[in-house]
Amino acid sequence: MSYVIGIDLGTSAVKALLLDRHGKIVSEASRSYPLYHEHSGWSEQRPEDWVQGTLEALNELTGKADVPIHSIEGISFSGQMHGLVLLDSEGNPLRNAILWNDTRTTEECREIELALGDRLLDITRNPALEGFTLPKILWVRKHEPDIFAQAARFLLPKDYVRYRLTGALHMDYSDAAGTLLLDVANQEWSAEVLAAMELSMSFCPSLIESHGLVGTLLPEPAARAGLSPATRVFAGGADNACGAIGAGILQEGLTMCSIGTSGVILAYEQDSGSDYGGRVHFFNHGKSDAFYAMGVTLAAGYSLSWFKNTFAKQESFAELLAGVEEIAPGSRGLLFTPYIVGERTPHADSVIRGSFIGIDGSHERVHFARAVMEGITFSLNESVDLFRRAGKEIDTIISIGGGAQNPVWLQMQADIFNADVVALENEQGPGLGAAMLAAFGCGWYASLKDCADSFVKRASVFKPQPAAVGVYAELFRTYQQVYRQTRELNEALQPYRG
Ligand SMILES: Nc1ncnc2c1ncn2[C@@H]1O[C@H](COP(=O)(O)OP(=O)(O)O)[C@@H](O)[C@H]1O
Ligand SMILES: O=C(CO)[C@@H](O)[C@H](O)COP(=O)(O)O
Repeated sequence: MSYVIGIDLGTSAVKALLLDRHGKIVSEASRSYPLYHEHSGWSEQRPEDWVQGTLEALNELTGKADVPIHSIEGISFSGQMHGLVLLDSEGNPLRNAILWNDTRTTEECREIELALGDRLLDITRNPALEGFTLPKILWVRKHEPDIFAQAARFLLPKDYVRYRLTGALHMDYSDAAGTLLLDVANQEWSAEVLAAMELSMSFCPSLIESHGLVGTLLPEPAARAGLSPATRVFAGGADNACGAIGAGILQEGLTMCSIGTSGVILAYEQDSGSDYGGRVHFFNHGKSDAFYAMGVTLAAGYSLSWFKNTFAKQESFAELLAGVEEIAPGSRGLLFTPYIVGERTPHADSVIRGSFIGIDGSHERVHFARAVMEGITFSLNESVDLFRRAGKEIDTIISIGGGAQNPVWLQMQADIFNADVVALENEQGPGLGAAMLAAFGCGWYASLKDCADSFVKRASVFKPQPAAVGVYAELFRTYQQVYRQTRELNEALQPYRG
């Protein structure tokens, strides 16, 4: 039997999956790492933590699996998007990585808009948002000129890990699309955007397809990972592109919901023709010559993790959420908005913060826990609503990510989205998608679609329950008012955030 490995470099942890030729998961391992929030709105990680975490997870994975190392033919990556890793001319990181959920760059976004006007959306298909990579590059240039003077090239998180494992510098189209430097339709670095921002082409790594071969493993990381140095390494993709591959979102009409640290509603696009006017992100898929549109909730799983870490640190998610299924939809009048690090879709806003509205003396912790789950799902429903208003038919949604581990949340998604929600046998869509890119790259299948037919395994379907759908449809309208009604209050509170 032969095997492939998919590595998902998430925000909370790196997760590694070993799959056999039939798409059966043989072994899993993960390592978590910290997030650093030095100031309100800042979010950083240490690139070295990713590398060490990946090597440790791989070592555990291969140790547990007990398969001949030469039978592991390929490895590929899925990675948290947009994070800036700045390298010096020797390939060493110059500072911590600035992550996708860091919102310090509002001023730089305005500068980009001023310099490029409508051309930005024409070329990159996306507006200037704090989370994207280009504003982070401009922030370092302005605020840390000594560091920027040493910067020879930039990478995204999984590209850095892959570089350390192989010595080869690359970026795939699906992740490059999230930098705001790519001409998305033509799949090339935009000379026009680079010139307007006074950045040189040599600052950007060479581009490659997600299933493209970048090389083999260097001897030292191979030994530490328990792998053969002959293992072939394929580029991989942005976590949402890989999540889409791992959920089988490979043709028009299919939609995905992912609740990881962020939350995402993603719809497949066969060509670059759709025009959402920048209201949702529009990126290259990990499948060649295909695209996807998506809305993003900045703090989806992160809101639940924040709630757990703040009020029930010692408990597991299962303990924290015990009993939520007994609480009726609406959490007895308690409403949560998950804007705890700002928001992206539909309100691109780094100032807004979260709220609990309607706290009553009868509320217990379990009502708060359910309200957090509902608020996150309402936020994702704003993206579902946006797609429906743009004419997309959404009747079935494949659900992945850590949040998909909880059946009550899956039923809640079906009731709030008013769509069938499909759970997969394993919720780790991005890792599975990365493994599929390796399987396709190794030539096991003629197409990613063929690979999906044997790797993507549906487990159960959650149908919308009419009574709950009705309650949630009413509550959703109230939820939508909270943003407008708390915007000004949050502006007044901003100076006290530190
Ligand atoms: N048992 C569970 N029930 C509900 N949600 C969970 C559970 N386990 C994890 N989560 C949620 O999943 C999130 C992590 O999802 P994951 O897909 O691993 O994220 P990432 O890829 O960003 O590291 C956590 O922040 C948490 O909110
Ligand atoms: O910023 C985005 C997408 O634009 C996020 O979706 C990141 O890609 C992080 O993903 P997770 O760690 O939540 O999977």
